[in-house]
Amino acid sequence: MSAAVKICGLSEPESIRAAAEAGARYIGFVFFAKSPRAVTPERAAELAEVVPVGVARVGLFVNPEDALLTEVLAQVPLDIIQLHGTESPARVAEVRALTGLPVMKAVGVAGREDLDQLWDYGLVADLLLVDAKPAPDADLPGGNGLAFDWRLLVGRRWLKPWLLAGGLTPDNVAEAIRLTGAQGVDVSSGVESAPGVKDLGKIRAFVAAAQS
Ligand SMILES: O=C(O)c1ccccc1N[C@@H]1O[C@H](COP(=O)(O)O)[C@@H](O)[C@H]1O
Repeated sequence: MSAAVKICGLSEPESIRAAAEAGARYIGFVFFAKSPRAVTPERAAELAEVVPVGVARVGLFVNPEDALLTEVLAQVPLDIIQLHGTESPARVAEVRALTGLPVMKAVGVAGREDLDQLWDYGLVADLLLVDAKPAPDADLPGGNGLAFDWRLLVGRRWLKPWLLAGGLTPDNVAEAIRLTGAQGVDVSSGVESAPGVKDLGKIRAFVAAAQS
């Protein structure tokens, strides 16, 4: 079975259409003000209408307060909540209960010692996202185009389905899937021409390579 693809940080209808037509299974909207890919709830509500049935609308949040989740969900029909901050397993369970939606929890990996928490999060999250751990002084906790040593994941299994992220591009995604056995992949900066500017050709090439 080919890997499920998530294209994250979409802010234009054209890039949503290109991703969906190419075969992406998840479309990500970023609700984190510091990101160059951030969208307002109003804009996300417009964009959500462009997403075809069968493609999941994922809302990306970083350590969100309940009020932000409630505000966004009052306007945007999301299917999945992505938590990309330092949310604890208990907070993941709270967000699930508050929103009534499946939660995908991102975990940053730099070394073997980071992998154990994926077991803990697998007990409470619906999906896991294995991303590169950002540098301590990074402005963003993800979306940095930073990869990690994929060999760390060889032979690893967790309790929930998982996606691989971090520095993936049309050129390296097939090898990343082959090496890790990832069930899905998530990309943001690897399909851009500049931070926050999606490149339709790169989106199509990424999905094709991931599914090859
Ligand atoms: O994309 C962002 O701007 C972003 C901001 C804050 C947290 C996560 C973010 N993106 C996620 O980061 C990973 C990897 O991105 P990249 O392909 O290395 O650029 C991916 O899961 C995005 O969903």
